[in-house]
Amino acid sequence: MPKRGMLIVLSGPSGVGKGTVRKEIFSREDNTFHYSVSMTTRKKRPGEVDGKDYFFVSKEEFEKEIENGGMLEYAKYVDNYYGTPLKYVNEMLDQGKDVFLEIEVKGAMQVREKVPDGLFIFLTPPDLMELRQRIINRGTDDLATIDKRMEKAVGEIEMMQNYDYAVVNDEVPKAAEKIQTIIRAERWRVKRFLPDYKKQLGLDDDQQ
Ligand SMILES: Nc1nc2c(ncn2[C@@H]2O[C@H](COP(=O)(O)OP(=O)(O)O)[C@@H](O)[C@H]2O)c(=O)[nH]1
Ligand SMILES: Nc1ncnc2c1ncn2[C@@H]1O[C@H](COP(=O)(O)OP(=O)(O)O)[C@@H](O)[C@H]1O
Repeated sequence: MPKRGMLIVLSGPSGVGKGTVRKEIFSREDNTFHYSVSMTTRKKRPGEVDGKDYFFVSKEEFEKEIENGGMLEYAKYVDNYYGTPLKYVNEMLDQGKDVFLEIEVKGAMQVREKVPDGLFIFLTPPDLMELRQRIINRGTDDLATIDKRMEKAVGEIEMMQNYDYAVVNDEVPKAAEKIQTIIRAERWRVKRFLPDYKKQLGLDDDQQ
């Protein structure tokens, strides 16, 4: 059986640039990660593709998935559900592939409970005014929603301490580079040290 893949979780406040940085990482030729497409009840934005950006479903369909135990994690965010379908993540990890999640902080903490050996990276804005400006520039929210997102952002940024790493999204290529470096370093660390620990603990590969 192949070694289980690594689960990488990129999180942070809405509007910080998670989607932008993730797309930058995935556009690079050397990308080997598998993106887990989330499920949501929010409306499709112009240009978004069902099954690529999100699986767009109704509230009833989403709640049925939750009931059936089909979600690795989920959260209600500004009146909509967002969640990670469990099946794809498990299948990829079992095949030894590295899976990349881009999710908000409540969901990330649920994943932390379930997959403690995942790699948790927090993307943070240079400052709050810049975050507000980015949400305004994106042009997808009215002023009331922007205020709701900003209120939430303060609490979300406090969650930074629960992550393995924090990366400032000042410039997109730089932030993408830092995240790739962290993942490479973590991979190397696990590859380099895990066999030693296993030997010391008298475990063979299959027992871990
Ligand atoms: N918990 C959780 N959050 C998600 C998931 N997919 C997306 N999100 C987050 O939900 C929030 C709102 O997403 P969205 O409406 O697409 O806005 P955007 O990501 O800010 O463009 C963002 O912080 C997303 O990262 C998911 O599967 N689970
Ligand atoms: N480093 C950056 N500098 C300036 N603008 C950025 C940067 N990263 C992202 N943005 C812009 O900020 C807005 C929010 O980015 P997005 O990726 O949708 O955030 P998130 O997925 O975290 O909600 C978008 O308009 C995006 O183009």
